Amino acid sequence: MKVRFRGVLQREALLFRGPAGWAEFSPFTEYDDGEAVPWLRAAIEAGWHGFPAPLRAAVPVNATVPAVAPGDVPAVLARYDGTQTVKVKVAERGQSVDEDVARVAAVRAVLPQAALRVDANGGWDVPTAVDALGRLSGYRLQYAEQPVMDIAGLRRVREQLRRAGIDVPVAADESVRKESDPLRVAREDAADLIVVKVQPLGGVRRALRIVAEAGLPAVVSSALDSSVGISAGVALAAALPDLPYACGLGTVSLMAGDVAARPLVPVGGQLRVGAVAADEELLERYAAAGDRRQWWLDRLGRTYARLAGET
Ligand SMILES: O=C(O)CCC(=O)C1=CC=C[C@@H](O)[C@@H]1C(=O)O
Ligand SMILES: [Mg+2]
Repeated sequence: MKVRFRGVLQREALLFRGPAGWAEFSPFTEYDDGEAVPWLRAAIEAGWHGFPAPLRAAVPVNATVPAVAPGDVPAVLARYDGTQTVKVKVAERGQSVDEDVARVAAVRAVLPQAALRVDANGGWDVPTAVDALGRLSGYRLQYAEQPVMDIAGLRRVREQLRRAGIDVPVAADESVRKESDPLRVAREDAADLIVVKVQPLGGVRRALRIVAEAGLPAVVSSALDSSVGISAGVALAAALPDLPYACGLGTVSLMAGDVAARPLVPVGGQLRVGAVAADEELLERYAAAGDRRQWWLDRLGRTYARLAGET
């Protein structure tokens, strides 16, 4: 990574080449085998079944600004070509709401017309979320992603914002991808929209079904994948009947290296739809050391055994 994101500076992934194309299996290293199962389903879909037919040839994406100091915001934004939507990370552990406000203000100063959204990754409690979003709403927010961690809390934040006349829609991310029932948030009327990610939801087809059943607008986002995994996110965005929001799929721009000769970074604020192949030379350059390679192969074997037991 060029900047710390989710607390990490290094991203590891296992790549396969299947009969239908390249596939990525990259559950975060702290996830247990059970949580990795849908990520493996997604890789099997990509490598062995391919994706549903696209409805569009390119998809709009947002720039992503990690929890950096306001002075570093222009340099992060400079990595994105033609950005009209920006997602700003807030509520980082050890930081204050003042720091969030300063970061969002810095983005607004560079891009007065852009659509701005924030992502708290569940880092606030309900009163802090309502207070912070009240202050941030002055910068015109498109929505706030996962302001608090649990579904009941999301519902309360939504109600309290409405009662206070603060016009910031609430999006659910962790409450979709980390819940055993991804539809609960929609059933409980706890969010205005949902964030969907291909790997944690078990593949493009499964994510399409979840969006259809939730009956809420959806934002497609990345799991900090390499260009191979991002191409699956693009396939989902390309196959959704409605795509009302720019996708959080511009994260290869945060990486210092990638496995594709033509990395899937946005051009003119858009990503092209289509297959991505890993490049032999880049695979060699970024190959994991022997013990990490074995760790991933062991993890793959255990996760596959879990998956086979479930089906
Ligand atoms: O949505 C984006 O703009 C980028 C992707 C992104 O923010 C994330 C990718 C991977 C893991 C998550 O913690 C994080 C998110 O919370 O959405
Ligand atoms: Mg999120």
